[in-house]
Amino acid sequence: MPQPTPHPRAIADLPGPRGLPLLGNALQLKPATIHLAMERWSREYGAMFRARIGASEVVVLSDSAAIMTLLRDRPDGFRRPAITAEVSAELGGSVGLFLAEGDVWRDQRRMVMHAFSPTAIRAYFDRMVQVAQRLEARWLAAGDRDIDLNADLKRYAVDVIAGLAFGADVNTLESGGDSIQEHVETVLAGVARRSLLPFAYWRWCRLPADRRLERSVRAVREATDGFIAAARAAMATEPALREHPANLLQAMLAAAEQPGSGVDDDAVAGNVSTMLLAGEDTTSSALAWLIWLLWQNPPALERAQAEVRQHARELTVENIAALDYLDACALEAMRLKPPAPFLPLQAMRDTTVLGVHLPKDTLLWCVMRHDSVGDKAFPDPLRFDPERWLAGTVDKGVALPFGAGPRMCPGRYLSLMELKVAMAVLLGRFDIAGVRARDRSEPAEVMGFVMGPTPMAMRLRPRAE
Ligand code: HEM
Repeated sequence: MPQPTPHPRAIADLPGPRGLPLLGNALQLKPATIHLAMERWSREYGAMFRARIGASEVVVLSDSAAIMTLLRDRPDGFRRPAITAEVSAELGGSVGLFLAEGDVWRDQRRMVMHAFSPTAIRAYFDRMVQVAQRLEARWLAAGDRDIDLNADLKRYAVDVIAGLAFGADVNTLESGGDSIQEHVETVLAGVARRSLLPFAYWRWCRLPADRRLERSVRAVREATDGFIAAARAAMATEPALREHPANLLQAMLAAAEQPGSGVDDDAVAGNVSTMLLAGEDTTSSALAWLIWLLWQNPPALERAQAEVRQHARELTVENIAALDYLDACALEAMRLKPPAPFLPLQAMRDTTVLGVHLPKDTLLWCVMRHDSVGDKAFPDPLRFDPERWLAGTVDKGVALPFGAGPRMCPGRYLSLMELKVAMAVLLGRFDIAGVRARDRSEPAEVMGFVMGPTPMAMRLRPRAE
């Protein structure tokens, strides 16, 4: 006889931290460490609990199998929370791939995936090497002085993405001062902060931080318009670029000209800023953590150095692709220090998750670093052990640094290549003399748009060839 389906529980039945009237748990959460609080509560309250930030109730989920099911059920079952798109629209942002939903997302995704394919990234490889060589020159010029590691890695990431996606040589590595990278930084931090605040105070009163944010939004917009104008001019001079675009921006402009493409000028502008924003902090944070973890684990550092020095004396696509141990180091670093430790979602329809009924519009936070640092899937889970990725026994559904399902990060191939090229320069051309946090014994995790380390200083000794 079929068993009666158990009646699903309601959100109100879920456990969770006690909060205050009106504010909920807002005072227990600081934006910079919100991921740590969610991870701590996941350990305390289990795979699914509820919390409240101001008026918004949030269901927090840390079971990797359930998370995978939700991530795969997009764009129809779940979306990114509407609040992030609202905050961005309020700042005058156009919708790019990260914030697009439904059919608009489908049209944009097709276009972007094409431009980020392994073949397209390979075609850009020499430009990436050129940017990495500027990084090398900058580090050589530092002599035995401290290198501002976080800032230099951000410059590297911005220069790579601007070159790849827009064919623009922004060269923040060699220019000082008010660079686009600093404005991107301010916008990322500002949007992340506003998306998490319990009240939209800036609609009534703007603080200096809000004025700074608006200035940076204008600066990013101007840079975006400049990239678009340059790409249009190149395409006017060389019409063949419509058929064979040289970069993502030209591909988008060509697509926007096609009737029925679903892509218009606004979407092009939205994706230019999306790529700048999505491509900077993510890759630079992953790199910074990787360097720190290698410095903390001398045997792994030695092995990575030996691999680079043996196989990648010359920076070619083939040599970089052969750096398997470095690949494993990158995956292990992102397992322990994921740039995106949680992914917020919103239900598009009534649904049931782990036996709990979630009405349409429920906000869900997927805690990505829970099972990935549990001992069920990873023995001795807190140890930095790149070897585990080489054995081929890792369950790839548990550590998901790039998300999963149809909205999985389209920049994953680019960023892994970018990481390895920068590491090949660092480990091949220098010996590391020291890496330290600037103002504490070891770097702390700070959540902005992504989770990165507090500022770090690095000292290098050039290797005599
Ligand atoms: C180590 C580097 C990176 C990490 C860890 C990372 C991580 C992520 C994650 C977790 C997501 C959400 C996936 C999901 O919802 O399932 C995402 C989405 C996205 N990423 Fe990345 N990312 C990285 C680099 C990049 C780069 C270099 C670019 C491009 C320039 C990029 C562009 C995007 C875009 C456009 C989306 C939205 C995709 C969509 O909604 O369809 N990312 N990334």
